[in-house]
Amino acid sequence: VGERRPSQRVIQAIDQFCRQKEWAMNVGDEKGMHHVVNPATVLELGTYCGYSTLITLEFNPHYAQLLYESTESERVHKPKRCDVFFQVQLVEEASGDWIPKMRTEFGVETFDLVFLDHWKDRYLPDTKLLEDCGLLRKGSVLLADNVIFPGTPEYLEYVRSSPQYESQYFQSHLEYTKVEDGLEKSVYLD
Ligand SMILES: O=C(NCCCOCn1ccc2cnccc21)c1cc(-c2ccc(F)cc2)cc(O)c1O
Ligand SMILES: [Mg+2]
Repeated sequence: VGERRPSQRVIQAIDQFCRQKEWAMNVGDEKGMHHVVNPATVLELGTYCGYSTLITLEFNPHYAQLLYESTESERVHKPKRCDVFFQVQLVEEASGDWIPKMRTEFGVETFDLVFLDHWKDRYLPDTKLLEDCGLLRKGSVLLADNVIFPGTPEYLEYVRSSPQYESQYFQSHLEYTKVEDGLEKSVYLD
């Protein structure tokens, strides 16, 4: 139905390669992010190859370079320690160091959506950091990959037991496999 946009064709090619040739830790074509309302300001923690990228943190320079090369947008300018594209702002730093600087460095008030897909033991401390820095508002959505495999037990316990969140699990499979995994969608109630 209709001609696929270039970015959709790239995603399709990545999925086909990862199914047929070599597995890779993209969120994948089954889990996807289609459950989430259409956000305006998005923070992604864990870029990898830029499969699901909007505004994203990646501290591995190799993966960051992959995104520079694969992003269709022109590089608008190169402020200190980050690159700004038309749609993508990429920060090559660790989440714990940069979340407290999001407001001053990017003028972000609050995030509509945070996609957590980085070190699994950073999901909880970074969520608490986002709260403490006032970067979440009533209705902000946290979407966490890999809550079953590799697993993020402390994070799951927190968002499912905290009165500050309304959480929902979307069962799926680990990308390109039959192993159970899924996305946890948690709405911040403030
Ligand atoms: O490990 C995974 N992702 C994270 C990468 C590093 O992220 C580091 N990183 C990226 C920004 C960033 C910012 N601050 C700190 C660390 C930061 C990851 C792993 C698996 C997986 C599946 C099967 C296995 F047998 C073993 C592992 C699947 C996934 O979907 C994943 O997402
Ligand atoms: Mg993942």
